[in-house]
Amino acid sequence: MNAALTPPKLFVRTVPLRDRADGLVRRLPEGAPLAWLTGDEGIVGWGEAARFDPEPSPEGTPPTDITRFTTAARRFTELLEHAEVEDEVGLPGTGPVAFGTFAFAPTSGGSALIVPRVIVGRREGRSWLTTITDAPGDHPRELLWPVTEPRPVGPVDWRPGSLTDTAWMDTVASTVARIRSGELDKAVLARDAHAEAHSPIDVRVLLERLRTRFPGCFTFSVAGMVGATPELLLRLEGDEFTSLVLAGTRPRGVDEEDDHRLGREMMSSAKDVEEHGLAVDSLRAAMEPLTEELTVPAWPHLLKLANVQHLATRAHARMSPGVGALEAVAALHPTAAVGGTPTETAMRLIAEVEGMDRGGYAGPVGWVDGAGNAEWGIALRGAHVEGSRARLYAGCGIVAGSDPASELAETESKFRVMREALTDPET
Ligand SMILES: C=C(O[C@H]1C=CC=C(C(=O)O)[C@@H]1O)C(=O)O
Repeated sequence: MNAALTPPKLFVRTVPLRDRADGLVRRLPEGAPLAWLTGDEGIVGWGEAARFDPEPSPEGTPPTDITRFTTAARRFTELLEHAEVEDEVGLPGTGPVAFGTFAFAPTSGGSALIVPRVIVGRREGRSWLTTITDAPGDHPRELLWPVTEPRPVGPVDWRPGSLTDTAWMDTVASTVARIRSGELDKAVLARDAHAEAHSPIDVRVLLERLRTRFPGCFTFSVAGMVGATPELLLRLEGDEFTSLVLAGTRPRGVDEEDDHRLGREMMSSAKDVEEHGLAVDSLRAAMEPLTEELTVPAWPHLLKLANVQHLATRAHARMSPGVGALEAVAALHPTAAVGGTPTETAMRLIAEVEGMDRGGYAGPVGWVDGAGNAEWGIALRGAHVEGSRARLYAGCGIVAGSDPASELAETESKFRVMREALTDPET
């Protein structure tokens, strides 16, 4: 899709699958799998009928620049205008679908929008197969060839990331000082870690481990970004908009009583409620101009995951007519769950102090279909996987009351998602 001035004409056909498409990951051939899964449901895809890799914007571009989103949205619209679609199922995720990942910062590379050759999906117990070809009548009804068994990862060597633990805690401390001096209210600071296996990592094995360990999260794989994020940037079904804002984290307790205590403590902590409130405010500010009837609960609830618990707020709205999914994604990114407040000051501080390029970490990841339905998460609890290497990322919201050692411990709990996915069970 990149070089061509006229987008290719695509022939898209979706048919129901009579089998239950059990084990969507089991359908995937090895190599560059595309996936968006919640437990047993979701969509997986492979091959590339069309692909668009937005160029990074030049250095010096304001951090809130949205060119990567607008060019991708335009390319997908052009592609749809030229597509011939036969859809016998008609659910969100059927017909033409583009999987996407967008870099956190406009000047970073790694953004991609990919329309696969084959998609297998499952939703509310209904399964389907979508094939996307360059010629009419080329659609085999059964395109589900046998695939190889996913390979275990094998031994992994771990290396620290860009900053040592001490240097990262110093960065948190100086950020707290800048927040207390009034320069900004909140910044989300992240760190990285490296894993190197002895042979290429089979992403399918990571997907299977992530979706079973985190059935309530969104397990994703798009252009190397792999993870299981709990944070839903937006879901669009028709004009119905939903978002799940997360900010504020505690570990899980050693037993039920301890777990409740930690949850209650977070619910009544002024520091965590403030950190969460800023993330909710950023969602409200982004979505108010684009929606009608935006409802946001006054108080967060607790979301418990296998590794941590979060303060969570679910927002609903009706999207205003004519607003596309990628337009809304561009407006929402970066929420103060991954950027900070004020947004631009926080983005500049992040670029100045983190000492690394976030790439797709904390950027939007998800899919959009030809009817405008979409699900986009924030690429958290993940890694960029390439060949035998994985670069893991984890971050935390820093506010005036943050303590560097606790924040470091929090990044370790968040790293666990991918550390465990990359670790084979003992046999
Ligand atoms: C930035 C991350 O988490 C965000 C989402 C939920 C809770 C967060 C927190 O409590 O700091 C972060 O805002 C991450 O996982 O790397």
